[in-house]
Amino acid sequence: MPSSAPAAVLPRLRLLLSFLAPHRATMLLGLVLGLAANAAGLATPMVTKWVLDTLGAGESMARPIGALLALVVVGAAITLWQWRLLGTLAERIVLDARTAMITRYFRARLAELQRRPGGELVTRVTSDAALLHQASGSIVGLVNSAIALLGTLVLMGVLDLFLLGCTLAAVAVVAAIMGALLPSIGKATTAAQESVGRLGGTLEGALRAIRTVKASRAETRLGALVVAEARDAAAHSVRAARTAASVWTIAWTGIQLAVIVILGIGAWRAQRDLLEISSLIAFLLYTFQLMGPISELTQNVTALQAGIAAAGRIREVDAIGVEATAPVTAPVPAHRTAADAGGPILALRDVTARYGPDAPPAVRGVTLEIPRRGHTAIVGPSGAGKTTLFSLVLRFLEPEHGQLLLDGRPYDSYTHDQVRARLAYVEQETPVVPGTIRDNLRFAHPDATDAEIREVLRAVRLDDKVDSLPDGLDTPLASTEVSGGQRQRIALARAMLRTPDVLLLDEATAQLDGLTEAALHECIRQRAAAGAVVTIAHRLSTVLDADRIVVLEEGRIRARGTHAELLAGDDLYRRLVQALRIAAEQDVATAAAP
Ligand SMILES: Nc1ncnc2c1ncn2[C@@H]1O[C@H](COP(=O)(O)OP(=O)(O)OP(=O)(O)O)[C@@H](O)[C@H]1O
Repeated sequence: MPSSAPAAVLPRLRLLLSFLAPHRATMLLGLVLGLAANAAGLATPMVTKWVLDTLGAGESMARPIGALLALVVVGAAITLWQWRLLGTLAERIVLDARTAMITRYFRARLAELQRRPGGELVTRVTSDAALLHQASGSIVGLVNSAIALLGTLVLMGVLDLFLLGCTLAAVAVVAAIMGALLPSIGKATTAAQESVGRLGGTLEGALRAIRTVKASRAETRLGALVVAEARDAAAHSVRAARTAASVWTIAWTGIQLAVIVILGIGAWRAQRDLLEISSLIAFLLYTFQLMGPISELTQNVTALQAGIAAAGRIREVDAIGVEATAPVTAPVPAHRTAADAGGPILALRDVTARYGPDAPPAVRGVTLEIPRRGHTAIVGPSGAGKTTLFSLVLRFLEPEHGQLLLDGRPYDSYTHDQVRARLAYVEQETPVVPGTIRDNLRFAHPDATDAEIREVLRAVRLDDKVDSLPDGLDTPLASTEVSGGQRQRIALARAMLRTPDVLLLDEATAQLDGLTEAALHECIRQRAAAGAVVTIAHRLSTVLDADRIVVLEEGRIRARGTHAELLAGDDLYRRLVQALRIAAEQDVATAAAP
């Protein structure tokens, strides 16, 4: 937990100021308006005294009353302007922070993003950013209220120095108590925000796995875990609220006691003609007014502390590494050259990669060429490195050693975007993206026409299903409404919508319905005739379909060849095929069961 020692406050305050700096001109205007409103407020008791004095002297009260009314109107107009200005500014600051975080999340390197719980990243954008709202106004408020406090005290001094001395003593006591209590509010607020972040992380993970949670009858257990984080946040917030209540009570009571003392001393001085009654009344009005700047100071310091903690959490997002947007070496021309066209579309040269500096290599010394046409299947036991190979090709992971080449040119000479533009990827657990069926299909190619969409829907045999929906392609798609097989067919259709150079297909391990399996094979065959298809194969039919098969084991390529060659020459492959065959037979038996 960040310390709230005064030494640590300054750099963290600077962190908060970094969000406000781009808007310093607006903040300055807000400050000037606040000062003008303060001046109007400060003048009111003095004009009240003027009214009382004219009353005593038997003069007309029209001018002082007119001045009082003018002060009220001008003060109100200025305050309205300031509130609107600072309110708009606060929302802009929140929006800026949110935009920066969202942009960073989407540009982040996959591994770095996946290392953090999704829900926690979400709370930084939602609740932490919202705390900047009050904090942005609090700096202006702090300066304003400090000046109002000073101005009030100066005018009190003009009226009666002796009474001012009494007031200062009361203010000093109140300030000392507040100074002792306020840091603990900051500490509690920071801790509460951290708990809310953890709550978001756990809750998001739990909701994502809700089927397993329910099937494991773990609702109560997991619910209690999430509620524990909520309780933790509440406990810290309650501590902050209780301390704030004490601060308020002390400030209020202190001022009220001061009023009584001042009333007593003032009356005693007035009796001895040391003070005019009108001055005593004006002084008392100022004493009541003191509550305004003092409570504003308290509120602003509290908001500032919450804002400082939030700014720290938001700035942590800057530490998430992003993918490079420019090629490491000289960029390549947009279109491949004739000389490039002959070789393999993809090549891996002695590639070794790992997920962390201390993790063992997930792939080791892999050298592999993917021809421009045909189907390459990758098989291997669980944990062999098949997904890692795809991650390298998709540039989710950078090799620690070795090189990947696209069209004979190193990956380093392309941007991430250029590489991915040449690939299509169907995930194993193909997720539905937010939006309608059309949005889902056009996800990789936003400019695809309806005619193209219809064609791929027909190819994956989803055309009848979509036609039967009242809103057709415009039907919003929630992941719960489509079966696993339908989801995979939507993903296939998305991949088939345009012709990428390489289709990467991580086949579902779950049993596929006949329709999906047929669509899958048709898609692979169709694409393999025109371009390269690489599958992580989990079914026998896919392996049998492949032109060449690569056997991975413990991150290394153990064997490669055709099905017949590998059956004859590789023991692990024989065992894998045997397992797939058993799985395939089970599928048939399940399908045949009544
Ligand atoms: N994000 C990650 N962070 C750390 N280690 C990982 C990560 N992903 C995979 N690994 C490790 O890398 C190795 C290769 O994993 P990979 O997912 O590539 O295997 P796979 O062949 O696709 O397995 P499966 O068939 O079970 O999906 C494994 O030892 C795995 O534990």
